[in-house]
Amino acid sequence: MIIKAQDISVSYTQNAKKDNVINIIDPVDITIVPGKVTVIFGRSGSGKTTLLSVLAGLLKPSEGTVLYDDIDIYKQKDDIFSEFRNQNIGFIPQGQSLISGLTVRENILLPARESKRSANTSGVKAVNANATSNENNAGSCTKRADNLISTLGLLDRADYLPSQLSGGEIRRCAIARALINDPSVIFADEPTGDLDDHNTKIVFELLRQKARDDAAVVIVTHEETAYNYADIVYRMDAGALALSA
Ligand SMILES: Nc1ncnc2c1ncn2[C@@H]1O[C@H](COP(=O)(O)OP(=O)(O)OP(=O)(O)O)[C@@H](O)[C@H]1O
Repeated sequence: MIIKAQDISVSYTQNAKKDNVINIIDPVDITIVPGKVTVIFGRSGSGKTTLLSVLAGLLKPSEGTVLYDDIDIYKQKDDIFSEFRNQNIGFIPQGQSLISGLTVRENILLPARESKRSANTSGVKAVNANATSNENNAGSCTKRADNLISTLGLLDRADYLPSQLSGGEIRRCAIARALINDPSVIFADEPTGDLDDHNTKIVFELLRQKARDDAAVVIVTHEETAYNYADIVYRMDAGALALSA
């Protein structure tokens, strides 16, 4: 699946009179392709999370379009797009996003359980060859969960609640949860923010492997070692995006 964002901009009004408009993202064009790791570097506050949210269908841009293949995601009905997102997009958010009453394993399996079995509920979904109901049967989900738990070093934490985890363990659990449905598109917002060097390497290698398996992977990060895993590098500065050498 190819993602094309065209002329997207995001701005907010800061007071009731709506005369104080703050531009967060300048008009930006970006194309995300399968099989590649795209890394976006940028300082804090430069607009990386905002851009990622727009690309992932979580934040409607003020202007511009986001196409998944030929489909404008912001013209899809909410319920249809959210089912598509659950099956096809893995989003690793910044910060704590786990459900407090569920164990590590239960959190990881949640998107798989929520995923509906029908492969044809949405017109958007039909464009994605990866979205087949068979792939999401209970057996393959359990196997994927086991693999992710093992790869991400969570074997002895699988039955813990989020309150019993370190920041790095919470982060690795969120990464496993984002990957449980074997998404064809992965957005990672500072995925190694809470991790030591050893786990940073594991996570970047896992995301690199997902691109080898033909996923489109987008990482926003401050972590300079991400260069080693990138095919395409952008820099974001005060809302402006530029390709980096
Ligand atoms: N809802 C909002 N209303 C007004 N300003 C906002 C809103 N959301 C984000 N911003 C502003 O947009 C700017 C960019 O935020 P964003 O989270 O995209 O930055 P970032 O590059 O991801 O930063 P960091 O690396 O610290 O996560 C920030 O200055 C932030 O204050």
